[in-house]
Amino acid sequence: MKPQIGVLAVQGDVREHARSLESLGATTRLVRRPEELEGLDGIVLPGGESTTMDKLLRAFDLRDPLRDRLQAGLPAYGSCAGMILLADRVLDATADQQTLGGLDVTVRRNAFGRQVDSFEEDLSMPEMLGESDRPVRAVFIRAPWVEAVGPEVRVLGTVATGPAAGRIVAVRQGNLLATSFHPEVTGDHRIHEYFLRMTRG
Ligand SMILES: NC(=O)CC[C@H](N)C(=O)O
Repeated sequence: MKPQIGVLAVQGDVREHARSLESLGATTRLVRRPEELEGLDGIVLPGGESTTMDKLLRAFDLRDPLRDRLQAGLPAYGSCAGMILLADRVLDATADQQTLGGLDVTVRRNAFGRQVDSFEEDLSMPEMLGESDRPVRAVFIRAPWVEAVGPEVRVLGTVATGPAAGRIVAVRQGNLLATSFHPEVTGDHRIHEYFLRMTRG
């Protein structure tokens, strides 16, 4: 059976994720209401603006049901703002900003600084993609990085060069996967493919 994957659709680059998942054979459902969480095999939390997404999650009464599903083990992949939503701790958050949590990491919002609002870099991610695979072209757009990880978190990607060298930009803990970057904009579906494998257990 085709996996049924939700894409949180309150704000952000929803369509690109849905397209990527569908190109890999998944069925997608845009999620705006609590009922739409029923029967999903996994959910993608897209990039966008984490403060806005947090407000809308609460306004749509979706925050608590989604958090409950994540705690019950629903596999989730958060990209950029989605990574922030999954993080237990956020630096440079707005005063009333909340997250769904579950991922035992501290992320810093807009971490790469104003001069480099957006940039791209090749990341090799051997643990995720295999030793011999070509690197992932990672697109960062006002991206967070992961500043600290708990003992259960596996680091899957770090920046290789430049002032941010060594910064953590991809992590996994159990059923939760998060990247600082946006694989949905490059036409490279390997991160989504990895997530679909996670949803199959
Ligand atoms: N591309 C993105 O998702 C940017 C994230 C945004 N800077 C935030 O804090 O939510």
